[in-house]
Amino acid sequence: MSTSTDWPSLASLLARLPDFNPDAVPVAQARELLADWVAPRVQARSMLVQAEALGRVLARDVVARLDLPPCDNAAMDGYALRHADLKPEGDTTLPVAGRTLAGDPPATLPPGQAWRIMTGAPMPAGADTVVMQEHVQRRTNDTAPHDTRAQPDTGTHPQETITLPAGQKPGQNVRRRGEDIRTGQTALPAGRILSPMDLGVAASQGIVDLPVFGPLKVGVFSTGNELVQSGQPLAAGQIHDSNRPTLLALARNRGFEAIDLGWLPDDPAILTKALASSIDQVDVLLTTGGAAGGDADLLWHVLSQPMHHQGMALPTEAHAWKLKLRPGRPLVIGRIGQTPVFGLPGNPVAALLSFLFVIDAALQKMAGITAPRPLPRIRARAGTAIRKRPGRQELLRVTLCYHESDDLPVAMPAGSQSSAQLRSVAEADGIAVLPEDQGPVAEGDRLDVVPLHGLL
Ligand SMILES: Nc1nc2c(c(=O)[nH]1)N[C@H]1C(S)=C(S)[C@@H](COP(=O)(O)OP(=O)(O)OC[C@H]3O[C@@H](n4cnc5c(N)ncnc54)[C@H](O)[C@@H]3O)O[C@H]1N2
Ligand code: MOO
Repeated sequence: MSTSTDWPSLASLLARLPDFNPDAVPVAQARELLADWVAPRVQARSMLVQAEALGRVLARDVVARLDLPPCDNAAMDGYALRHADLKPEGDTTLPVAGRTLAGDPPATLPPGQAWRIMTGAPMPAGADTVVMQEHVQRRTNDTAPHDTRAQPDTGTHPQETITLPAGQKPGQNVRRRGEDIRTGQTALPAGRILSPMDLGVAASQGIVDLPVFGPLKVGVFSTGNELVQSGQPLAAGQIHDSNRPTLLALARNRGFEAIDLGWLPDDPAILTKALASSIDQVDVLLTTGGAAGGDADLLWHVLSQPMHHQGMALPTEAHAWKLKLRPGRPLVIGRIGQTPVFGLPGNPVAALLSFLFVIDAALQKMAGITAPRPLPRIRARAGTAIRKRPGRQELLRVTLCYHESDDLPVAMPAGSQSSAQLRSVAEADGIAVLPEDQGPVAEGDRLDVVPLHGLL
């Protein structure tokens, strides 16, 4: 948890935007404002061996301590030679003076000769070019030329000669020292989510331990008198709480530490006490429900009042926004002390999509990620006409069909688009993003789709 006290209020950020309208916030503006507002909250607290660092955020630059490759070496199995020894026209025949395998120390090439060399083996001193074995004719002890691909190499080369045609390029098939990574260069910049490729880069530098940030602690509350934990029986008017498990799984899936803070009734005193006392355990608080301003929607009111915890006054801040987004219109943003609070809408699809499309960039920044990854997008064609009015961004659940005859996958709306119905998201392949200024979509129009598989 941060101990910083200089974190600005969201109100101070908004004060710089005279045209900001909390009742009609464009999605991109909401996402950027929230990401601007929050500060990184994680500390570099562990050195992890590579295998455990996958998916964690790199806390410091990894600076190369080795040139890669460490020496000039062959990119192909064949023969190393001096390009200057080749005739400009016609064939050149050169005796083969020796052989270097990958892992051998570098040899020295005598003038006017060639050197058998394998991929990855260090270039002999004096050689500057490698000719692939497929492009030479080999002769041993005056026997007929043989096909080098067909015959295993015995390692001894009595009076071996090679003949090769003109037209070889100087320096061909040679990997230069440091051409991949140079000593002193930033091999991996801080603030990235470590991928399998990054772990390979670190390993290639001989690095075992990587400095990573501790995971962002994301606490999740659900609110609403109607909710019952799954596993418990339902009374009339009650439903099972599906948002908390969904959001906890989403947070975990994004690499955060998901902290289940349980359920809260629509009771201001209980909400206040629970929210205030939770901030010791988390870096950021998510709640669902009570964001839209109905009679039992208390979150904004609760966050507008000063709070106390363990005898300490905690400054609070509360904003209620309506986004130009469907689903996902209402959003409460607040803070308790130094902890940001994101009050996501209660409708299950709205809660899920608000997480992904609105607050994810802010969470990534808090987690120490310097260049938040945008959601992946693919192009598709609308498989049917879609009703849409300009004025708000719509997120449409779609299935994708791939037909050989089509240049792009075809997107069809997947079942109900109601923000209360989670099952159609579970069935969807992706979320089509219909931009704010978009009008009706005609069949065959291009659509941007965020694929869900692999993301969730
Ligand atoms: N007069 C208005 N009514 C509504 C508006 C509005 O702007 N003016 N916005 C609508 C939109 S859009 C949404 S989204 C919802 C969001 O409302 P709240 O965030 O206040 O959420 P609740 O009212 O508490 O619940 C809405 C809905 O979701 C169900 N729910 C809540 N929590 C859970 C949970 N953990 N698991 C499963 N389902 C949950 C709840 O039972 C309600 O059915 O407001 C619209 N109304
Ligand atoms: O935004 Mo509400 O998000 O439609 O369901």
